[in-house]
Amino acid sequence: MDSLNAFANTLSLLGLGSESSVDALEKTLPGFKFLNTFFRSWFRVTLTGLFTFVALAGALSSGVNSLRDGASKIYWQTVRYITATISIAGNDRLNREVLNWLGAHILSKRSTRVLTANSEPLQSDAWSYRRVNTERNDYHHEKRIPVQYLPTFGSTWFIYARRIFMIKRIMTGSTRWHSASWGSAPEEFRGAPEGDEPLLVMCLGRSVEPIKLFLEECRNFADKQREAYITVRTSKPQYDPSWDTTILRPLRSLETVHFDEKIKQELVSDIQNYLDSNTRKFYNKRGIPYRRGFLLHGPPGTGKTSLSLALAGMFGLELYLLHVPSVREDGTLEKLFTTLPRRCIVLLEDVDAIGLRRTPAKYEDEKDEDEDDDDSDSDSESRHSNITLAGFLNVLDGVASQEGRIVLMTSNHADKLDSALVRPGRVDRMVYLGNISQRSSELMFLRMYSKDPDAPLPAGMVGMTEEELKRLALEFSQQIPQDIFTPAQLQGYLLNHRESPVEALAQVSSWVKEEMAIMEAANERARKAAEGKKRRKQKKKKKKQLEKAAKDLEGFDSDEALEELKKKMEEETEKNSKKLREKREGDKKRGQDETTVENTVEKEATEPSTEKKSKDEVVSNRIAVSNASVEGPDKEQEDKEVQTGGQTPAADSGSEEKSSENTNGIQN
Ligand SMILES: Nc1ncnc2c1ncn2[C@@H]1O[C@H](COP(=O)(O)OP(=O)(O)OP(=O)(O)O)[C@@H](O)[C@H]1O
Repeated sequence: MDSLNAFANTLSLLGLGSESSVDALEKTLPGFKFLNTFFRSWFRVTLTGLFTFVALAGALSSGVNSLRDGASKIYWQTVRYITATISIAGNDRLNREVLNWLGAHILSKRSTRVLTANSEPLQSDAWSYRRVNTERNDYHHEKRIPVQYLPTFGSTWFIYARRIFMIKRIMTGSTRWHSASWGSAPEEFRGAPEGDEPLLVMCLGRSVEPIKLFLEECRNFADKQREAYITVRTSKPQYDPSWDTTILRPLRSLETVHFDEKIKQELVSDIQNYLDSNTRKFYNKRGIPYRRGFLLHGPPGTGKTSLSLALAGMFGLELYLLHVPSVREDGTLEKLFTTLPRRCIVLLEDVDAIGLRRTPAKYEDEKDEDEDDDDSDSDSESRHSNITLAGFLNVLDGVASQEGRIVLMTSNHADKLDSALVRPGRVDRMVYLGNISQRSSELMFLRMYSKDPDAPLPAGMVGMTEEELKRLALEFSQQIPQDIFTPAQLQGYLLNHRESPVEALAQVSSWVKEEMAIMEAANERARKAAEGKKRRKQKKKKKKQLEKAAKDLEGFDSDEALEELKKKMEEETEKNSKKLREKREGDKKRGQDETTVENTVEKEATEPSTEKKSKDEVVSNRIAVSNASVEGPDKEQEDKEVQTGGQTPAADSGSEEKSSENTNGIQN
């Protein structure tokens, strides 16, 4: 208070708190003099002095702020003048490459005391509200992934190519939000970077060229590191359509994938030819879209995925892997495709498993019963997939689809694929990977026991010469029946005997017998299951028709009702015929023979439209059908079949006959 008074007195001396100034203020603000006297007697401070003090303090503070702003502006102008800067977005691959370079070249050699440590990101998609790019390195087989040290927030200084560089990792978005509670602590102590923070690369000097050279060096370093790997990028499209997971897989050579050598060579030279720089020009000049598609098909475990990985490694391309049934809708697929780089391999796995529809399932009034049947063996993912054939074809070669990449599709049932999907331009070459031949068995045996300079020799191979191993391989292959086992099966057997080729040879004949017996039993089970499924399907179909007939008969008391019923039946028939025609056209294109089932269905579908029956005939047929369904002996029989899984072939055929009779009855 005293200091305030002293300050007021000083001001009085300057004339700011004098009587004359109080009088002047009283004129403009009536009552001011009274308040001034009141403050002076009670608080020993005049109002004029107080106002003047507040005004001066405000002016002083804004002066300091302006000074600080001015100094900051001068600082940044100077920085701008004497440095060159390039910024790199958080989600750019270069960002990670620069950090890796820093980690390997600067931070490992210097005693930096504030760092970020990275090992494996743990991620729970269930609660994670935002997705962070993840990387997985399959090359490290140790239990614990080595820790990688990277710069944290703030600046890192270093000298590169005789120039001073500074890299600043900037805190943004969520990290800034997370670290808000740390108040005024320096950035590097507030939290760890999550990997999506932007970088500023600055260099002392007035040209950005040194920075460009530095960035090129970072890229080269990353390429070198990746040489031993295949980079596989994947996505979890149900959460966020982006290629956010990177997996580094050890390089796999093409020799380790065994299938017909001639087909292998043709495939390799096809891709080689396609990637040649002259080929692009050739395509462009002739107005041909520069794309190439391959369908790798065959039973499970015959090497479709392995071949794709080997090709990616061989041609030094990144592999973008998408399990098609896990994609929910066309939009997601489209988003993923638009973010693909120009040169890469896209691996679309299990393209048959979703039974690509011409329209999304949710818009279909009712599902075709045949489709129903097919869907039953697909997994739960495929039931959630709603992508359409049009959407799928569009990403493959629509107007918006990018040129330059290689699309590899895999399928276990190529015969299920729509002809539009496998037409040239979308699938330019189909490669069949089948069961293992004797020659491939021999090569697989040799590969399994080839000497590894980095590992100790297995006990069962000590002293074994190359010739001896070759002889064992030949003998082994002669015991493997041609094209019966999948390569995966044989690989499994050899892995169980990886310590001793002699043992593998000694036990192979009994293994072959056992496996054949297992396979036969499995085939028998599958055959029975298929029969049971067929019967269930027929029963379901019959039940539906009966229900429909009963419903129609409910209001069947006038000529108009009869007419309406006839019209309905004709519409139904027309619908069936149309479906059938489309199916036949598709099959014809694939050069397949029509099946007997289709012929029967066609007959059923077309007959009613050609025959015009009288009212009495229709009514009597329908009543006969209703009675048969309620009282017929086959009803009981069929229920039994369903319960027992249809293991009575004699009874089966009887019931099938009856059911077809009834079906005809309805349709007539
Ligand atoms: N032709 C082959 N040559 C060498 N190894 C093979 C071959 N086929 C399969 N394998 C081995 O079998 C395993 C499964 O192979 P892969 O996943 O490539 O088969 P796939 O045909 O893609 O199977 P799916 O159709 O079930 O996806 C792998 O470990 C692979 O090494």
